[in-house]
Amino acid sequence: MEPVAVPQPAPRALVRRPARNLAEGLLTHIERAEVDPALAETQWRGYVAALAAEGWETIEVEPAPELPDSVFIEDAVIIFGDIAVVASPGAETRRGETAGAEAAVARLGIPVRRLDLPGTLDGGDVLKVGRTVYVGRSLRTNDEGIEALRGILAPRGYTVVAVPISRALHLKTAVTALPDGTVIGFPPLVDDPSVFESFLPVPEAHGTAVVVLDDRTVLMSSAAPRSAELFARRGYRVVAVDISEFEKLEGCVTCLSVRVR
Ligand SMILES: NC(=O)NCCC[C@H](N)C(=O)O
Repeated sequence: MEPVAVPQPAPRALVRRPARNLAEGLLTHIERAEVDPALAETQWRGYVAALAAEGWETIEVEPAPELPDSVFIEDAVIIFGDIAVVASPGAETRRGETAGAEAAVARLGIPVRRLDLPGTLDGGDVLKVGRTVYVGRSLRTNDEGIEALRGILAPRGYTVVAVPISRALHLKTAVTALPDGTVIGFPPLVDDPSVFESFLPVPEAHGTAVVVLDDRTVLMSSAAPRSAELFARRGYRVVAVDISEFEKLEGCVTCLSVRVR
């Protein structure tokens, strides 16, 4: 007898629509280039539509129209299976973003833990690979923040590994991971690739960030075609989106959503 396929609920992701003053977002490592707010809105819709087309249910966090970097929802909250950890943003101007993110995860019924000052930690510094959680020690994330996260995660069976980040804004600006756990990164942005169990260099700065949509599909920026080819040669299906206006603000594909997983 054929096994009966049990319908799985759609995977879910949080997103937050761009603020009115998006163009005033923080910049650390790159020069300011003019952001087109209308194009940014179109690109954000395209990003959300790409998630939906791949079977993801997207849940909007209440917009924060006055907080320019609020679209980068990944930095405000991180979900680890059955708990959500609300970040302690390392940039003063981003501290107002966490309340809405916390309310959104609470509405989903996910128990919330909070990180607090003097500890700082941005979600963009957190990369989960199986039960290993790499955390960038960066301009935004400090030792106290990393220790506090370790205190929450160690009893849950996660190993937290601190990673130095000095050449990029966040850990995930420099590296992310393919579905098989291979860490991918653009070498000029990576302080020490040897901390990762397996590391694959990619040829473009915008090719470092992938959002894993399922075991064989990744979402990435259309600004990194050679990296996309590399992933395709490894057997992955690549969904590419144009997020140029967010890249001008040091954002990437991962920053624009939080997967509930
Ligand atoms: N996770 C991320 O890499 N987020 C990008 C945040 C960009 C924003 N302009 C910032 O500087 O905080």
